[in-house]
Amino acid sequence: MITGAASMDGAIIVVAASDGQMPQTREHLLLARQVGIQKIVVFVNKVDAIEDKEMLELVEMEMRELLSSYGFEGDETPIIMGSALCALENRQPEIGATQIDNLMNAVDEWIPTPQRDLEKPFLMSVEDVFSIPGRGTVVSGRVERGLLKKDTEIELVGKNKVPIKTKVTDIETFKKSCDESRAGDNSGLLLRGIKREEVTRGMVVVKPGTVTSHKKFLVSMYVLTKEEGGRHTGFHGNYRPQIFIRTAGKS
Ligand SMILES: Nc1nc2c(ncn2[C@@H]2O[C@H](COP(=O)(O)OP(=O)(O)OP(=O)(O)O)[C@@H](O)[C@H]2O)c(=O)[nH]1
Repeated sequence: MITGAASMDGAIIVVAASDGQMPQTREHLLLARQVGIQKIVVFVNKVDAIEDKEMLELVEMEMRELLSSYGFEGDETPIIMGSALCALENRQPEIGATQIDNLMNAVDEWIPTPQRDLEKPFLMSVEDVFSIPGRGTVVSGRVERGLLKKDTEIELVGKNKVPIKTKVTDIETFKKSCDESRAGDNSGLLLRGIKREEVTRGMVVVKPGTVTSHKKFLVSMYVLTKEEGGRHTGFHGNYRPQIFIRTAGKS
């Protein structure tokens, strides 16, 4: 869940009506807090498998308490009860399709539309790299900040010491070719004269001269406890942690 988390505006947390909260529910709430998510919507799934209404009330009550204990607005948070399976199989719409619609309405109402940072220099962390026959290499990802126009020079930073310079010759957002890509968009950028192998997930596409790569940096670390789904044992010498930075993952 951490991948790309730098650009998460809200979250839906799913718990099964049959199980209620699990250790990973706590872990995810903690992680959500850590990456700065303010608002969460809860979906209680598998309601079709529950006979006892009191069970649902219990799950709801426990979720509200848990949300509050992690600093979310437990009492106000929308909790939607439904069944993904019924929605998928087109039956019992009152707990199926209707509840999925209600879930999305709750997301629209409860999670505020974020202010996008359009003034800052463009930055998009590469999630995927494709090779499109006859066209070239496309990188896709979510734009973290700024605005990029078609036919603009950019740099790819992160793999080598020296950034790769190129030009974005086409922009596609939501399957449509556009003249620009802006903060919050999920875009594909066609890069001129770049081979697929030159780009890897985790690199960033930036306005030239605004970002440099570094080998050393200072971090503050929060280690999850065993109860939060973290390590059961201590750290030993030569421990090689896996680190995620935006879309980059390194061990
Ligand atoms: N009865 C019922 N079963 C469901 C519903 N939604 C999912 N399931 C079943 O639950 C099982 C797990 O579903 P997945 O989609 O793998 O859920 P998941 O969250 O990826 O599972 P984990 O990652 O293993 O926790 C599957 O057998 C689904 O058919 C539901 O609404 N009702």
